[in-house]
Amino acid sequence: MVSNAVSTQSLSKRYGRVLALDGLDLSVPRGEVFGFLGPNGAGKSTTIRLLLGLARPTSGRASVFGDDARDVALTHRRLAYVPADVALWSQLTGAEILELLARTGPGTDRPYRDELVRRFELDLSKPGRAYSTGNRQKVALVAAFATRAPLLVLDEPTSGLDPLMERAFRHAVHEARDHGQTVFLSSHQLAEVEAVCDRVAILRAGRLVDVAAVTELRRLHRTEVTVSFAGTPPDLSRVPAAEAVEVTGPASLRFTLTGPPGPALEALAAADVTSLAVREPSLEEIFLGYYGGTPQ
Ligand SMILES: Nc1ncnc2c1ncn2[C@@H]1O[C@H](COP(=O)(O)OP(=O)(O)OP(=O)(O)O)[C@@H](O)[C@H]1O
Repeated sequence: MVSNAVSTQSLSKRYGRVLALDGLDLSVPRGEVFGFLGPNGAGKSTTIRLLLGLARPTSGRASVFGDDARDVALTHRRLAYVPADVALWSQLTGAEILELLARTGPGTDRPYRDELVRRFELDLSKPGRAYSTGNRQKVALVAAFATRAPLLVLDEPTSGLDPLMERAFRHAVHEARDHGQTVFLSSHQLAEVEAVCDRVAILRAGRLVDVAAVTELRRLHRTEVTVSFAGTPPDLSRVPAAEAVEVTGPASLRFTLTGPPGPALEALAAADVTSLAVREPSLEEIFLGYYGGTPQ
């Protein structure tokens, strides 16, 4: 059995003079919830189009469960896809659309679909044209999750959802993982990636910047430490891992810590520390560190 749900080898895609994707090497093992992050134009949608066989690589290869992504008749038996902009048949009602998708996709688990319709508070009696952006997205998500397909490819799936529905989405992703499904999730929503993903790839200008577990990404980055003390301030001058030491009050200071905390803790232990707060950076701060701008 092939162990990777998704893999790419030196995958590149050129549109005229634009190199949208430049030698991407990725492996997503079965059962993983994999986040795909990057600013606008980084190449996320291009990667997804190549995985779905909607575009052909300029060079390199993309595979789904070991099969070439270009062999769509084969690969689409085992995947379900939610595009960033969901288009629905305007004359059909939500119920008819779900039925149509169930008959043309890789199969559907009807009781689970009914459960998802309830959780996503979807009114199935409306015609497709009457659905808002968020509701169209919900129809597509319900249809995709209900397939129980081994691979779910979700392109910015919650951009139109309100916070309550984001919770329903996270719940469904956790269930998919418990079910052994693989989820490939492109997102701009860092909190969402942080909440559901095992690993994250960060893409910039068509190139992979980093792939790491969410916890590992944090560890590689700075931790912010805030200390309150009585009497003499702790001496951090001989602790190279403690940087940007900043006095924040008559009896408090703050610094950032990289690497193992041992030497900093020793320095703190030598002082009369009255309180200590350690804050890990959010994925958003890490993301900003990579891009030096606003996450999009
Ligand atoms: N059909 C196309 N023709 C020409 N250029 C394209 C085409 N599709 C994508 N590109 C270019 O390829 C690059 C990557 O685009 P892509 O849509 O993959 O980025 P993205 O990471 O999905 O961005 P976003 O977050 O905005 O959706 C961009 O420079 C884009 O302009």
